[in-house]
Amino acid sequence: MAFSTIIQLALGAVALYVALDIQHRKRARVSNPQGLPLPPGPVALPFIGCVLHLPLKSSWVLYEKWSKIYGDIIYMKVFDKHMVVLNSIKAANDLLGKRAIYADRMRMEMAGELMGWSNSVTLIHYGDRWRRYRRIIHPAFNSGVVDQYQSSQQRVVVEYLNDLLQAPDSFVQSIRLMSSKLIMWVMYGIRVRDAQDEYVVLSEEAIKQLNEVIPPGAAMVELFPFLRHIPAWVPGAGFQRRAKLGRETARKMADAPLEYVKQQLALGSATPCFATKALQENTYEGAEEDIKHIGASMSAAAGDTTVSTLTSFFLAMALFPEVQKRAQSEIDRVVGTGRLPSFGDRQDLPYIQCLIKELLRWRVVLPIGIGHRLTEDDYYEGYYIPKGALVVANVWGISQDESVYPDPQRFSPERFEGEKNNTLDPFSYTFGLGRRICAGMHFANATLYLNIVSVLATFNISKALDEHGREIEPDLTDEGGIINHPLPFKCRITPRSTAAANLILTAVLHDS
Ligand code: HEM
Repeated sequence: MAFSTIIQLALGAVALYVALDIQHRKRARVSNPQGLPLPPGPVALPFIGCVLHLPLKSSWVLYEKWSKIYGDIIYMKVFDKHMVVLNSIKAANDLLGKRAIYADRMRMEMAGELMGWSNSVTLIHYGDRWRRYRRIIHPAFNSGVVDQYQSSQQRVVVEYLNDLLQAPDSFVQSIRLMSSKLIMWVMYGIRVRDAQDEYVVLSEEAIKQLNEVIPPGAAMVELFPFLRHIPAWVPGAGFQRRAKLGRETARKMADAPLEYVKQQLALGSATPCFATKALQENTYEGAEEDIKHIGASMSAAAGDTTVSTLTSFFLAMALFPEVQKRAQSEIDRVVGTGRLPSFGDRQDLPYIQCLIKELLRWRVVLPIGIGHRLTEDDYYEGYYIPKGALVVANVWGISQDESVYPDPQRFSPERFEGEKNNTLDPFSYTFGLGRRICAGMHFANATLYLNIVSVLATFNISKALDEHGREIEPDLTDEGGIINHPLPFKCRITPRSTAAANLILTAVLHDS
């Protein structure tokens, strides 16, 4: 085929796409009463829309590039679904933050309907049941009451420090165990000893099965919901068997710890914890079912988020030793070296507070948050946003905005220093916005503080060495998933002194 023919065909195809896209946009204009245009966005192909544009991983990087072309609000059609990406904190605040019509969640066929997570706090539709959930969670997790968990956090963190001391190379497993211990204790009063604990194994398995089906493209039934009616025996319907397995594990994960709490209550020996209190205080019909879903949701939501953030902490410390030194000298000055840090030291450690903000910004855990569903047609900045749209904030894009955070790849707590500092606080967007804001953010904040300050007080973190004693540069790319983790990396974690190691050993002996 002659080169000119190929060019002509290509130009013809582009012209056809553009014509179809314009037609689609015109149709949208007709269907909205104010006659406003949809926000700008990439050209949609007939039937499949923009799906070919969308990467399976790290979509936020593309959205950020697109924001330079299309602006703060991007519209896409993905098959028959509307999708809107908000690239600025203003748009995210104005819409997700302030308007209740953005508080719903999308229906998720695989994870939600088939695997049974649709009644979790995170995925449930906005409505009475969600409100009931949040009313039960609030008295146990609001900013004024999370101090009640401090002594449990202190105990679990001491065990974690000891794990780091004994097996520094397994630091990610130690973070995971620490996070499981904490959430199982706080939610159910279950004292987890090790990673083989039956409740932990069950929970890890359920979350693993859930995480496998969530990435875009992982389950075709998400794109073609009619597939859910196909029986499991039909060739190619392997997703039904996977869904059944996932549903069973999720059910066991939710049932087993609550059954334990109920037994303890019946015996009169229940430990004070979220579930005990919630069961005693909520006696309406169906309360137990609600509490079961809340327990499983909080455990699932707490795990990977905490693990990802604290793993990134080790990465940041290995890469930016000057930050580590400054943080350690602040701790030495305030706490000294004769005891472990406590919650009481917190207000005297402003650099540590800035370090935590920078950690949340530098490696955002949920780079596009969790999608919100719009329940009514809406209008914003001269654009029409159709009812039913999946609306996401490009949280990663906001965190990397050079006009707000100069040299954004650099880990620099200094950018938040000073009493009059008005740099956009990552706490105001990395935990979500509006009604669906993270239900565990105050608890998470306290957990991050105690972990970070305790590790910095007792350990030095540096890059791993190869067999020639040369430093190994950690790979800076991340996994690119919905809950984003750094790719596995090695680092050296060594006690700052014999005295620091002894502090840990003494504290463990004291607690056991
Ligand atoms: C560093 C740790 C954490 C981060 C960065 C984080 C971030 C988030 C984000 C971005 C959302 C979505 C908000 C939205 O849709 O606008 C969310 C939701 C949620 N988080 Fe967290 N989270 C963390 C830890 C936790 C912990 C420890 C718990 C429980 C103890 C928790 C429980 C939840 C729940 C239940 C939801 C769903 C809220 C709803 O849909 O109503 N999170 N979190």
